[in-house]
Amino acid sequence: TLAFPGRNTGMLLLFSGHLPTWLQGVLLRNGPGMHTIGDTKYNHWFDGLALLHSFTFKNGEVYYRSKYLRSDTYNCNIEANRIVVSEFGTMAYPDPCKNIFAKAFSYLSHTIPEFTDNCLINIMKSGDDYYATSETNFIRKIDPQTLETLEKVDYSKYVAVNLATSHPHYDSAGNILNMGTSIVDKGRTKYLLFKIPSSVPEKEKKKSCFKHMEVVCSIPSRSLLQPSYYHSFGITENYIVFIEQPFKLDIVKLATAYIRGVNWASCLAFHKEDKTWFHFVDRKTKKEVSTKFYTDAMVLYHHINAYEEDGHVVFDIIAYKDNSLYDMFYLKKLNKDFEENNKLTSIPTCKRFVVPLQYDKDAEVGSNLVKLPTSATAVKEKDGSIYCQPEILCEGIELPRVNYDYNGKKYKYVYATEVQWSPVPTKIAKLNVQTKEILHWGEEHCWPSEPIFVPSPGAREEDEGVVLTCVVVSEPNKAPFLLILDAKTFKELGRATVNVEMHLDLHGVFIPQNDLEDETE
Ligand SMILES: CC1=C(/C=C/C(C)=C/C=C/C(C)=C/C=C/C=C(C)/C=C/C=C(C)/C=C/C=C(\C)C=O)C(C)(C)CCC1
Ligand SMILES: [Fe+2]
Repeated sequence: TLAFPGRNTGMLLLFSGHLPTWLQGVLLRNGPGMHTIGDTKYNHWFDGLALLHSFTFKNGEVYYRSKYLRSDTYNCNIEANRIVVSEFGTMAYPDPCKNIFAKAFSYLSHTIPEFTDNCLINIMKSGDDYYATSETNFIRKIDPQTLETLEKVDYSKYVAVNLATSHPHYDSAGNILNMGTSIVDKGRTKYLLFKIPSSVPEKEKKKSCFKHMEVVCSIPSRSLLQPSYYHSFGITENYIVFIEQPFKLDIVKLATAYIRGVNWASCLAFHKEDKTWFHFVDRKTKKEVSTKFYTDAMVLYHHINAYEEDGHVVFDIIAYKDNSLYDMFYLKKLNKDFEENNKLTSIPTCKRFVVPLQYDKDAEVGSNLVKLPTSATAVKEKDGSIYCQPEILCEGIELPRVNYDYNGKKYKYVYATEVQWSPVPTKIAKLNVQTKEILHWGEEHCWPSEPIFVPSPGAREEDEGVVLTCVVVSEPNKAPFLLILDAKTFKELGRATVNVEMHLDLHGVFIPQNDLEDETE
């Protein structure tokens, strides 16, 4: 853990190149950092204890800091000097930290298990506050400047979710829209869309935004005992886009995992013979569109963006033909020869679906209802359902980001990491989804993280700004760095060298200086 008592900024970095003067604020990122505790080791990379790190841009200088999230899980594990709290890919026995993790791990006894608060995936903004997030019902407030861990929030106290995504959306007023799954209400397994307001009414100022959380809409799971797993969802001006994929959690298996001595990940299976269902919720009426839209079986984690055009909903995602991505990150497979021996059997593919929500109800069975210039199709079937096939935009990109001012709107650019068949990010890319042109940045032995776009003040064009990526260097004795690219040309503006070890992370946010509370040094 890197922290510098007395200084609120962190470690000053050596910068080479040109640092735009307007770039002021904090790049805050999250990811798994610690995988061994005492003599015990997690099974999976996504299980590791959350490690936050940040780059602070201030008055022409760049500072770095990193700190483990002091979750209850972290504290219990460190106190016991071994893994005592279960994660998705690692079941822990027994659980002696009775004060916090005391409940029985059994759904059959109708007990809601107390999940981990090891929030290692992403960062969420709620009003003026920031939270580390994962996929359980817990999120952890953090101080974005000192990286200190603050309160724990339990979503399930306010809405009936046991799992929630770590990729919420924000509306134009800054309210959070997120989705979660309710799996313990027997016979009523459902997906909930919920809203967290960005502020509370003046007379209730002492209450938190979470007390004002509300369920916007619920979508019943097609299978009561096998809800789909999902990692993100899409949003347009008028609709929520939710994909019910045949990558499903088996509730009976989950309920017995603890006594069977297996991890929760083994209760997740890809059903390649099933369909993938698309759901659209009207944000105004809060009702689901009744037409059944589907495509072939697939696995996806990341939605890129979605928008409406001439009565269609267009949405872009990164999809796989199977679930080999999760398996690839088991630590026993990430050994020294992993680049050669640990291969994906399906490459991440950027797909565009074009779904006609307003279509001619008298159209003939077998006709393609898509009226936009695209190779994506939506064919009417005898029973009234509509079978959709995508247009392929490109292959080999993951961890996609867009200029969030264009989220839900017709857009041009995706920034993402490039991967081939192994879990190594070799480059970052800027894809023009309208022309399919791609710009790349890459250097030998460099593993760049999810690229984040930061608009320049008063930007008029979608790609006016910079792209930030943290680069881990695989060659010994070479330092990692933060890279700043000009978003338009994808050419390097400069880099800040980090003379300490830096971890490969998952997701993050850029917080402009104006959104940060004044620092007291
Ligand atoms: C990172 C790199 C890459 C790409 C990475 C990708 C696509 C990462 C996707 C990450 C995901 C989907 C993470 C999900 C984590 C889920 C967690 C931690 C869930 C926890 C749930 C718990 C503990 C509870 C469960 C309880 C249940 C289910 C009981 O009912 C590449 C491939 C681009 C390049 C290398 C770097
Ligand atoms: Fe993600």
